[in-house]
Amino acid sequence: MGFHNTEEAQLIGVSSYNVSLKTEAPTTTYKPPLTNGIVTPIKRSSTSVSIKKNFTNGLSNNFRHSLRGSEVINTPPTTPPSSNLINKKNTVKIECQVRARIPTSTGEFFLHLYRSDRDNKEHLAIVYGDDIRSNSLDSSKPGESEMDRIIRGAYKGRLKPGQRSSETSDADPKVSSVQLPSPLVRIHSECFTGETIHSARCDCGEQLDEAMRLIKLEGRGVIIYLRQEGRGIGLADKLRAYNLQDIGYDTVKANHVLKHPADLRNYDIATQIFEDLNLSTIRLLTNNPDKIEQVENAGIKVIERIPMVPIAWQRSPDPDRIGNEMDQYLKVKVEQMRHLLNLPEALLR
Ligand SMILES: Nc1nc2c(ncn2[C@@H]2O[C@H](COP(=O)(O)OP(=O)(O)OP(=O)(O)O)[C@@H](O)[C@H]2O)c(=O)[nH]1
Repeated sequence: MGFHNTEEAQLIGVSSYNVSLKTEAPTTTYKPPLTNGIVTPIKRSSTSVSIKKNFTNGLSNNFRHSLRGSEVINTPPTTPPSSNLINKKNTVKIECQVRARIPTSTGEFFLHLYRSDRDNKEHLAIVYGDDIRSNSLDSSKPGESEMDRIIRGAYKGRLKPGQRSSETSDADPKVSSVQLPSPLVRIHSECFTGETIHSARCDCGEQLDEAMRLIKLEGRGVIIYLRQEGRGIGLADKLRAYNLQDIGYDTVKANHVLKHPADLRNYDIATQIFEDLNLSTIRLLTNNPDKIEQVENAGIKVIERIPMVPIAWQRSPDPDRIGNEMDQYLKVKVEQMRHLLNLPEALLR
């Protein structure tokens, strides 16, 4: 088996590492680094409002999961992205390289593929609504033909067989790249297990589907899909973490045993994509206060948080289900990662 290094191999080897199911925490001198995810420095402008003060948990309204359960954050909408809000010095550079129409069982979305100068990954924006346009995609490239623009998706409206111009006849002339109302947005991190093979260890697959459904319902919005598998630790270590979870560690401690912080993610690429899409104020579908803080620190205003309540918790939770792996995973997020969800009664016991 390919361990990253001998230290890690030793760490996982039960013989060389004091793993005991009786003790809650692993008996190790290792101290996890400060996480991006849990300790984010907060620099707030005078219009920002404290998350603690304003965010309540998502289930206060009888387990209902709808846009009505959202929390409006009292920051006035601002004008389009003001570049001076964003520290350009260390800013990751992103570019939308290609876009295409994707009909799905939920509705028709436009998938935008982004590259950054920070990694080799293909980050995505799943866009619903004609008026959300990418500046980097739409800008003309030296020497390109109309066919080049069509092939990379820099057209308006919808392509038709035989089309040769990037200005289609059904493009909405009212579409403007400025002063868009705040759209419904989700920033989602890759989860192969939850989204592709529908793992019931986490709620990731369900959240992605639900975000698409809510955005379609509203008629407009974006899901930023970041390639930060396993909260940034990658799929291999996430699978190692699952083995550790099977022998008694929770999702946070399993990361620590593998010498990772609980959450390694940051949202710089997402905030740059928002800027590229001319979105300076958003309504964010999340339970994770760290996402809100990081996005706001980058100059994007989160004017509303819409909770993502697990579907099984929207009804009165079935007591037989408690103890279920997904519920336990969510409980740890609430208790240790500040997630903004009210635990159902049965999970409090
Ligand atoms: N390390 C680790 N990562 C996990 C585990 N379960 C799920 N994940 C990853 O957690 C991430 C979930 O990300 P998001 O869907 O953005 O969710 P979130 O941070 O909980 O925030 P919201 O869903 O917005 O409230 C994905 O990258 C998953 O692959 C686990 O047990 N360990």
